Amino acid sequence: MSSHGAPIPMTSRKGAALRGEAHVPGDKSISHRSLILGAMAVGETKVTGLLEGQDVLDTGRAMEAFGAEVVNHGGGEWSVHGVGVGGFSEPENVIDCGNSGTGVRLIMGAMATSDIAVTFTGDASLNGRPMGRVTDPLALFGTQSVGRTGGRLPMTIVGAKNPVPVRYTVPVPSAQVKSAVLLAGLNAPGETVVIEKEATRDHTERMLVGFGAELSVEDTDEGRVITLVGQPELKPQTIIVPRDPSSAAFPVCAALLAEGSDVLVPNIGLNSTRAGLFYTLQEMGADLTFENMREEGGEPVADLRAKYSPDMVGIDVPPARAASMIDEYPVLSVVAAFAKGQTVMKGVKELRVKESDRIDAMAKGLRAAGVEVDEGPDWWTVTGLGFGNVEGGITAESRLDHRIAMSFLVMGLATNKPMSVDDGGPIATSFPIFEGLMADLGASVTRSNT
Ligand SMILES: O=C(O)C1=C[C@@H](OP(=O)(O)O)[C@@H](O)[C@H](O)C1
Ligand SMILES: C=C(OP(=O)(O)O)C(=O)O
Repeated sequence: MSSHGAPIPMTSRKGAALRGEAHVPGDKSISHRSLILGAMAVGETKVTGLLEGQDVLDTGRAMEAFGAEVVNHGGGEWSVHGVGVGGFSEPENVIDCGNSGTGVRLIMGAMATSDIAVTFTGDASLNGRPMGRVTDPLALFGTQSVGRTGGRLPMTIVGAKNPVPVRYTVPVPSAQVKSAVLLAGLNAPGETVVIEKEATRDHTERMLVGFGAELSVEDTDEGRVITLVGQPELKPQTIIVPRDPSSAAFPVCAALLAEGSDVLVPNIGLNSTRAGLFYTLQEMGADLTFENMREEGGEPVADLRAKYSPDMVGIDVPPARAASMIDEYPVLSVVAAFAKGQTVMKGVKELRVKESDRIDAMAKGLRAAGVEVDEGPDWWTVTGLGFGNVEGGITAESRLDHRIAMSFLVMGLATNKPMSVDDGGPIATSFPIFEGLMADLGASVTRSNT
């Protein structure tokens, strides 16, 4: 089932070479944070290039329920009139975060140190995902929570009346958990310290500094130690959201796989905490180049040029790189199916608790399409068959997971027989223009009944 309405079966097939420019939408992680931090600042934050995907729209609606004013001015221009740290009012109704783990976990953190009680829910996918990873550290601030068995949504969070600052080492590599603790620390007096053993995406840290918070980061033997001074007055910002490398992954991989392709994907952020896929593809022998490398808003940015790459080989993906490409493993597994030899992906147990169990979802579809996949709790391998040798011709389950749906649709551009997914609806959570963008490049990705 689609998260919003009837399922949308979709099919892709081999056809013309992909050509042209792919202007992918704004970064999902930065878009959520723009709205949440905008709501916690005093005054008006302006956002250009916001991702208008369902996940982010749900976060915007939630911020309104807490008392912020969120206005869509059209053309990707948004503004948020914030209520200040500690200024959230209690929503009158349940907060529905739809399909979004980032949305619900960051918002739980943002409200956890205010004297309000909030009930959160989501779709069937989100309601199956673990929330204990966030409510455990929030309890240290004095926050209470009651959810379903196993720490699942729906869940009510009772914010701490007299929060105390915390020192917390994040037990799993998760930017969502790190961010929830930092956002909770905003309304606790004194210093909140978060330690991560493996670096994860650092947008919250960068943006908190941009909004005027006192935050420092130190690399130590313990890991990355982030120290935040609580109860700042956050100052409204003007934010230009860079284009999302996780969305860029789909047209990039499509171009590598579809014969004769040459696609430019402009203005993609290459922050080292996000760019792991592109380096991995280069190591596999992809004809992928970074053009016009520059700095924008303190971040490295480049135009990615991807060309058909029929001679890619399987590699061992360094586990240390996992956090910087965690959302890209599904589409990497598709590329691996066409490479020669085995691709080994280790240290990736987080893939099992995303919108779906992504190892299981990809393994089932790839095997049905004729590709050998082996797996364990935190690793999987794909044995590539080489170009022209991947059969396809199946309908894969999307499992309410946008990245699974898009990965199988990219795969169908190079399999011998078309590939279908039972529901392309979830694609709208992160990449609402996917279908049109792929069509503009010349790819045959269509709704199955059209
Ligand atoms: O903080 C974020 O914006 C995100 C963090 C990652 O999740 P985890 O923190 O669960 O690894 C990632 O998968 C998600 O798409 C976005
Ligand atoms: C894991 C993802 O998102 P979230 O955790 O926000 O649902 C994703 O976009 O791939």
